[in-house]
Amino acid sequence: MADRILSINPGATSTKLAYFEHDELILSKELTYSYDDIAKYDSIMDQYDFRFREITMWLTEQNMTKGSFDAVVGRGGLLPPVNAGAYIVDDAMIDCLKHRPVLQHASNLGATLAKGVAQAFGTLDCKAYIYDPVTVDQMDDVARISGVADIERKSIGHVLNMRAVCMKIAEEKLQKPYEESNLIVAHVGGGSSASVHKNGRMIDLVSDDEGLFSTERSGGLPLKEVIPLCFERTKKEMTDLTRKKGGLVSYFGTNDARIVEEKAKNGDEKAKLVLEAMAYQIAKTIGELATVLYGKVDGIIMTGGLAYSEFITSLVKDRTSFIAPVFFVPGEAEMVALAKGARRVLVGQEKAQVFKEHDKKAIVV
Ligand SMILES: Nc1ncnc2c1ncn2[C@@H]1O[C@H](COP(=O)(O)OP(=O)(O)O)[C@@H](O)[C@H]1O
Ligand SMILES: CCCC(=O)OP(=O)(O)O
Repeated sequence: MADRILSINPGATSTKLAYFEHDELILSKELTYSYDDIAKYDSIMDQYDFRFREITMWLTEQNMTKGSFDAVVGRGGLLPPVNAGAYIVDDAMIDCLKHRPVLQHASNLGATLAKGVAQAFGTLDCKAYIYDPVTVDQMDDVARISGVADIERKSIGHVLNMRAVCMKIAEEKLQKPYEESNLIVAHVGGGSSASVHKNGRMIDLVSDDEGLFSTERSGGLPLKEVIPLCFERTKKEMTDLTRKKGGLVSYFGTNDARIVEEKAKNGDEKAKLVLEAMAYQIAKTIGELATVLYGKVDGIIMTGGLAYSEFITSLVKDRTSFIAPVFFVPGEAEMVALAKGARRVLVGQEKAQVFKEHDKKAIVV
């Protein structure tokens, strides 16, 4: 069975590549870009040629040629609400990501890059896929109600990693299928989101502007303070403030939690307080999501870069272990999750879906 798969994960300042044969990681690379490399492009999609060129150069250096891949899979971006699992990349999807993304985000390039690489380096049958995109929506209807009739809560978060780590912990630690497990997972890195998984469905999700803050995102903010600011600043300034200059960046001018932790260790009281607040907000969000499951929780998981931090993880555990066992999966399992998803399609365990743009109202930021 031919299953040579390339996973592509475009991030804000990097593109991660990983090449798998039969689920085994053979090669990986993180192509990193400077602020200046990226800053000259008006939109994420304008970065396509630059990123594609860099990917092509690296693949060529690795002796990859036309016919090297049986499938190429990218991190799925900000499409309107979609199902979990695999989607085949087609023109309708690319058109939507180019012209009508729900949000500007590097992951919007995943589908287009996967298609370009599949054409240049794939076999004749090689298809491009995305898997578990950022906007997978399995939310219960009750969770969609925001409190304002014109505003609907949306399922937008780190779905690829959250679903992958839930499956991993269910199988490896709880010894039961994901489809029979009740789990809460918080992803905290550059961005943050948290979700609740009931018997294999992600029935509620706290997005990166609703609850916990992260290294760069503000999380939820008091509206009484935010509304006046919106009249003093532009839409772009407000978006940057909450999405790029929020969280640790706002307090310390760095998105590197290790630097802040070092400050705290050296006696900086403000650094200690803000890190404590970060753990407090992660725990509070987990507590909130426990109510969705009426407290019947099999496991709590924290993942993302902040799950490497002893300081944060011990505080989160102290506040949440009364609910259920707490597990930490530092970093992310996205590259493997992408490849496994594409492989399931190649071996016929899963059928790739076709994206259909429907008339649900998208929030465009
Ligand atoms: N050992 C560690 N201790 C504390 N923080 C860490 C550690 N390793 C990584 N981090 C933090 O994780 C954050 C990056 O998280 P990550 O999930 O990789 O973000 P993203 O993928 O969104 O860029 C950075 O702030 C980094 O400082
Ligand atoms: C927009 C939700 C996905 C997300 O925040 O990803 P990053 O943390 O990688 O920016």
